[in-house]
Amino acid sequence: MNALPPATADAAPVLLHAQQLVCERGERPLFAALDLSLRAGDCLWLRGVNGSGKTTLLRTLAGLRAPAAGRLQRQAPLLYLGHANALKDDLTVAENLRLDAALRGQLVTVAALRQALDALALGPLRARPVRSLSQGQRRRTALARLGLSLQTEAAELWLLDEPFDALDDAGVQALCALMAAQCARGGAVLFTSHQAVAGLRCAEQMLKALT
Ligand SMILES: Nc1ncnc2c1ncn2[C@@H]1O[C@H](COP(=O)(O)OP(=O)(O)OP(=O)(O)O)[C@@H](O)[C@H]1O
Repeated sequence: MNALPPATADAAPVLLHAQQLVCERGERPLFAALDLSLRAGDCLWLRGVNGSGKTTLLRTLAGLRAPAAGRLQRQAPLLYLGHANALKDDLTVAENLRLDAALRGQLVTVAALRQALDALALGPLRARPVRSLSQGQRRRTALARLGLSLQTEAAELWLLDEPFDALDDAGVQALCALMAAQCARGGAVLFTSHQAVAGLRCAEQMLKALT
């Protein structure tokens, strides 16, 4: 009953498995008996009206909130990006990335850092303190962690809450490419977005990567 679904020859291994998950806010149930599996290579777009519980679900799956009931198993290292960018204002773009990697136990080479910065066109901003950046530039800095994650040995599980917020077209394109690369290397992505255009562009990129 509680076992992970099997990894068979034609099914990729399960990285996240939620069974009969119940989440509440106050006295109000947001969802009950939710079953969800993410396998290596999966990219899942979670949509819903304001207040429907997307953030609560992601925070629960990330282990930041305890579910009222149910069972949760993660079989891969986790990278969670919430609404807030969680950056240190007084550190530079590059220092923020180095600090984040260090906290996650990742050794970052100069080349790896450059690659992660370049993926989001952050090279010219690398020495700027985050406090001096625009909202979109801050979002890009937070998302540059994904580029570093792609260089870790074990593919990770990405839980991304409204990652397209504040991004321009080029930023959307860059993020879609990172997500496609993540799935191609055997990781998995679950993201929320109210932006239909960004979500569809992401789906298009995934299909391109498959063909
Ligand atoms: N601290 C809290 N205490 C009580 N209720 C809360 C709290 N935080 C959120 N809620 C309620 O829980 C519900 C789900 O909120 P959540 O942030 O998960 O929704 P969401 O789908 O991510 O919304 P949005 O699309 O607006 O970001 C909402 O009705 C919200 O008002």
